Amino acid sequence: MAARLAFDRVACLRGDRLLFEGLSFALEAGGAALLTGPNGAGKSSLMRIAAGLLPASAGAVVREGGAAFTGETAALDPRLPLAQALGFWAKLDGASPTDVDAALDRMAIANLAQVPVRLFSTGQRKRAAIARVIAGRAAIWLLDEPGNGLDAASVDRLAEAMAAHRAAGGIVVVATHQPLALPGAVEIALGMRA
Ligand SMILES: Nc1ncnc2c1ncn2[C@@H]1O[C@H](COP(=O)(O)OP(=O)(O)OP(=O)(O)O)[C@@H](O)[C@H]1O
Repeated sequence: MAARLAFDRVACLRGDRLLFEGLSFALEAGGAALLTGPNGAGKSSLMRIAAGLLPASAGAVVREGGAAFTGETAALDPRLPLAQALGFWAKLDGASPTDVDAALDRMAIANLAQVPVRLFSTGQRKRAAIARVIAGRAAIWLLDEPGNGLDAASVDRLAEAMAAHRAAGGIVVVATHQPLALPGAVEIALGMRA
């Protein structure tokens, strides 16, 4: 899997607030970054820039390989059974039904395949959003608070999925307030600016 994500002196201005500036890092295949900082420091904004969803206010971003971003609004159709909701994205992402099945197994939600997403608990919804990223086969995973609402077994599954993705040459960027196993990750600590 060819993957690279590099920020070169990137700045992020939202409204009239400068969230960060001069931010540089480079992740190669198998690399990971752990993004920390208080609420509002700009973690989600940084991931949006990394995904190409928000332009950097200054600096340059190099992204090689597709990116998958899970934010708070993981857009799985709530009316559809999980397998169908994931299948919709799989088609767009160029993934196969086998990829979807493997992702359901990875997050241990294969038993929910025929259950409409609107009936899911918070943690099940989160696991489904992670399964969507896994199934999509993007090289760069941008995970915003992926551990939120997950039970201990699901946190372990997430850690295994991230490790397997990196072992296959993928890149993982995680924003989190909770400890998550991400060995050898670059730490990017964003602070609050006046
Ligand atoms: N569209 C927007 N226009 C202007 N300001 C915005 C916009 N979206 C977010 N912001 C502001 O940018 C700041 C950073 O938000 P962001 O979501 O990146 O923070 P975060 O570090 O991910 O926070 P949290 O830990 O709460 O998830 C916040 O002050 C937020 O209000």
